[in-house]
Amino acid sequence: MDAETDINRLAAEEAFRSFLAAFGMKDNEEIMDNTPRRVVEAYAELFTPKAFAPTVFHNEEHYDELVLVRSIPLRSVCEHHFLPFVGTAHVAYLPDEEVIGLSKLARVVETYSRRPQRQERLTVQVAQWLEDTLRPRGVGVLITARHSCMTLRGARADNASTVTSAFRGTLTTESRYRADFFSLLHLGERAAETR
Ligand SMILES: Nc1nc2c(ncn2[C@@H]2O[C@H](COP(=O)(O)OP(=O)(O)OP(=O)(O)O)[C@@H](O)[C@H]2O)c(=O)[nH]1
Ligand SMILES: [Zn+2]
Repeated sequence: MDAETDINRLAAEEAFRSFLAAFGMKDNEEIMDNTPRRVVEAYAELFTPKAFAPTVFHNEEHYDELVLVRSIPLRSVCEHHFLPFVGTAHVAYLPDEEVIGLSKLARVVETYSRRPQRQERLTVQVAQWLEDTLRPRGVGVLITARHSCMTLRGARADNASTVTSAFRGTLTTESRYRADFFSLLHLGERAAETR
C-alpha cells in the first residue's frame, strides 16, 4: 500500500500561527515561534502512512478456520474536531487459497488510521482492504475506541467507548463463523483477565 501524503509545511505553519494569533496568543514568544512547527510536525506524523507490501503465502496446509489478530492498538484523529481517538482493533479472516503475514493486519489498521477519520469508515476500509487483497472466504473487523472529542470536551462522556464492526463473506452469511469470531474475542478477554 502506498504512502500518499503531500504536506506544505510552511503554509501549514503560517496558517497555525494565524490561528494562535486569533486566539490572542501573539505575546507568547515560545508559542508563536515554535509551536506552529511542532503542531505541523505532529499532524504530519499522524497523517503520514508508512508504505508496506502485503506479503501473502500459499495456504498449502488448507487451513480453514478463522485467523484472528486481537488487540491491535489504534490511534487516529477524528475528522470533525481533529482530536485523537484511541482504541483497539480486532481483525479476522477465513482463508481460501492464501494466508497473509500477520503483521500486515496491524499495518493496515495503522495505515487507514493515519488520516482524518471517522470510526465507521476506518472499520469498513480495513475490512474492504482485506477482502480485496486476499480474496478470503470471510472477514471480520471489530474496533473499540474512545474519542477525546466526546470525553475531554463537549459531551464529556468520560468512559464512553464506541464499538464498530464490519463483516464480509462467510462472516455475514454463516452464523457459525460469526459466533466463532465473537467467542475467540471473548476467550482473549478472559485470558487477559487472568494475567
Ligand atoms: N459517527 C461518528 N461521529 C463522530 C466520530 N468522531 C466524532 N464524531 C461526532 O461528530 C459529531 C460532530 O457534531 P457537531 O454537532 O457538528 O459538532 P459539535 O457541536 O462539536 O458536537 P458535540 O461534540 O456534541 O459538542 C459529534 O457528535 C462527534 O461526537 C466518528 O468516528 N463517527
Ligand atoms: Zn470529533
